[in-house]
Amino acid sequence: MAAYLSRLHHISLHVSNVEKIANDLVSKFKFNLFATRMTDRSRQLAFRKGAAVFLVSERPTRRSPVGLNEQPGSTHTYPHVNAGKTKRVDPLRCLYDVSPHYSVDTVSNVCFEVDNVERSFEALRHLGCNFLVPPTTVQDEGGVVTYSVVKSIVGNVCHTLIDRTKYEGNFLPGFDDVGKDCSSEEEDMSCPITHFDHITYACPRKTTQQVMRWYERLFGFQRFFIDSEEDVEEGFVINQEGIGLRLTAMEYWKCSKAGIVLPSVDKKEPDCKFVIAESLPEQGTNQVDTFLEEHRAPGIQHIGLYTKNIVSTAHAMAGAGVQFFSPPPTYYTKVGKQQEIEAAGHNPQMLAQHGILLDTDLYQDPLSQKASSENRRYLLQVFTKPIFAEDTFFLELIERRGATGFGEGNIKALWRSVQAYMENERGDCQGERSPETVHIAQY
Ligand SMILES: O=C(O)C(=O)Cc1ccc(O)cc1
Ligand SMILES: [Fe+2]
Repeated sequence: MAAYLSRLHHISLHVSNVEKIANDLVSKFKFNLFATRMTDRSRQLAFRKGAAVFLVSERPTRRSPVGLNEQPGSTHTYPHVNAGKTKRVDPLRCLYDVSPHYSVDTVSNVCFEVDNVERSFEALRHLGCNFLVPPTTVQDEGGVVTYSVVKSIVGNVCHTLIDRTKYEGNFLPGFDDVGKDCSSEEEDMSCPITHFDHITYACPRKTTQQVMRWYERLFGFQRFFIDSEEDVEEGFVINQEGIGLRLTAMEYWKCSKAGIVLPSVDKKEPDCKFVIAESLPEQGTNQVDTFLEEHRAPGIQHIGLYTKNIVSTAHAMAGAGVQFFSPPPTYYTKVGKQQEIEAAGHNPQMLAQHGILLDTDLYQDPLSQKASSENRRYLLQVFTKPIFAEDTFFLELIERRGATGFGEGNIKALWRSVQAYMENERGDCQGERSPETVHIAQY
């Protein structure tokens, strides 16, 4: 039996320069720092915007001492941590995660809440899962939390499974609250990000099926068809001039919080979707392969932040220094695009200013035959430029007006806008990069 997930709790970033990312998250992306854990061996900071929570942990570098997670035989005592009958962990290094010795900045843990960590652990172990941290209890004055860390089959991605139903604190035991959550009303109005919409993995060719089966078998994920014509085995394939991409998506459902929900309102609600991106052969250098090279393993390529107003969010972020990818200017002047944007109630110039893309999904209501405006659904998206030093991880803003999937037009335009940037960057850098800085694929 699969271990069903209650909901996404947070996503972990492991970075060498915590100050830089902390600054960017607060001043550019308008997240609020709300909890910290500072020890002499580790710094972990939690940021929130709506229900979207990032936990930023300092990544051990060559100069810093080796993490004990990777050193069997060493144990540490910590008054609040009880690894109990199970194995050693190093609570001093990185709580609620493993502290990877990773050579580049990375987003490598998607933490889910579950009902019962022990039960999930047993079920997953039975299915052959590899655990990096066995069920471990942590407590402070706010209560008790149990967690465990499982390794996924996607590169360095791990999943922390956590039960915080017996915890009343702001974040997690071991973390100190930082002031109060202090986003101003004005900021929430101009930047209404509410949650994580989707997580996109970059994977090597021909691995999608394996990844999908893993998530289906272990966590009960289900296939989400991106396109009505999509082939079950092949996924959604775009193979044309300049684009060679295979996308496959999965979803799971949030469970209601235990104990407070009546059966009548206990309706299934999808949580964050997972998208798997593979490049197709013979399309030359592309963003998926570049991620695999520079990240040195498959992993999380981007995260979609859901916003209720993409225009004001992009505007506020751009004003604070966020750089977005833009499609070619002809995108907004193509025959029909202007009308399409206006029909959606937007101004083409405003979208063009920050490179926001719009897709229309002509949804055919089974009860109605006419393609009237009532059954037009829209999807608006924009990608930021990579946020680490390498061309790896980036963020996306996404606003859904009825559309639940990913539009073909947007996917093509997003792909092309990233391609154009990479080709330019590559052109600009020709001859500048010394041979030592050329990354070699090691996956
Ligand atoms: O459309 C989206 O938001 C996706 O997540 C699809 C996607 C995935 C990977 C790319 O390099 C470009 C587009
Ligand atoms: Fe996306």
